[in-house]
This record gives sequence, structure tokens and C-alpha cells, in this order.
Amino acid sequence: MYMMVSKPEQWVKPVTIRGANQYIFQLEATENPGTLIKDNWENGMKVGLAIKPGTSVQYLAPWSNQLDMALVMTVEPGFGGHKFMEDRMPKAIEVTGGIDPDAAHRCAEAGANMTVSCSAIVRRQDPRSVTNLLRNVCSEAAQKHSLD
Ligand SMILES: O=C(CO)[C@H](O)[C@H](O)COP(=O)(O)O
Repeated sequence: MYMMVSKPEQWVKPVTIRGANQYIFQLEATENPGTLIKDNWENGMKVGLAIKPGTSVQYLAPWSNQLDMALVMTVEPGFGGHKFMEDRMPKAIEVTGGIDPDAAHRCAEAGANMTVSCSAIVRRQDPRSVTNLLRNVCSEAAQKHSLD
């Protein structure tokens, strides 16, 4: 689960009960990331920290040895469907925001190893085929990246 919400503390239990096995929350949305990371561990979840486009990756450093994932937003927070911000690419690890198959390909080639897509899937007539396409372009780019 990528929780682009305020007060991420209040959703750990509800999503655990519903079967989530990972919890990614916004660093900017909590005053106490360490407590929230621990809370997720205690609920058996993998933990990810997400940052807005303008937040330096240095802010992830204090938590890096406690994280399973780090996510860089490639849109400003808000609603889905915004344009992918290519200039965030140098930060790419895990990305979200405007990730269609073309953006996914570019992110994977830049070294991202996980992507989160919403609009590219739910706004299509055939979500299954675009999901498969996203999987294929990511795995091809990741394979190429690992051979370089
Ligand atoms: O959290 C968000 C914006 O705050 C987006 O909903 C999330 O990044 C998915 O974006 P998209 O619809 O572009 O795939």
C-alpha cells in the first residue's frame, strides 16, 4: 500500500487487518517516522518512505537501514493523473506519479526498481493489458540495466 495521506499513523492497523503486507508513507506527513516504521514492523509489514519531488533524498538517510523501500514522487502531491516530472529521475529508486508504460521504461532504465501507477491503469478500457505492458517494459529495462 502506498499511503498518500495525512496522519499515516492511523491507517496501519486498518490496512493490516485487510491483508496489506507493505506500507509506504510520506516522510513529510509525519513528525515521527521512526515510531511509524517500528509500528509497521510490529504489524509484520515491509516499510517504505516516500518523498515529494522537492524533498532531498538526504532526508531518507537517517532511516535508510530500517527501510525496505524508498519512493520518489514524480508529481506534486494531489490527485492522480498529473504529468510525469522527468527532472526527478536522478533520484529514481521507486517512483510514483504519471507512470505510464513510457515513463516506467525511462524510470527503470534510470535504476528504479519499483513503480506505482494509478491513472495509467484505471483510466484504460483494458487495465489488464496495460498492467502486463507495464510489467514487461519494467522487466526488460531492469534486465538491460543490470547487464550494463
Ligand atoms: O499520490 C498521488 C498524487 O499525490 C497519485 O495518486 C499517485 O502518485 C498515482 O499517480 P498516477 O495517477 O499519476 O499514476
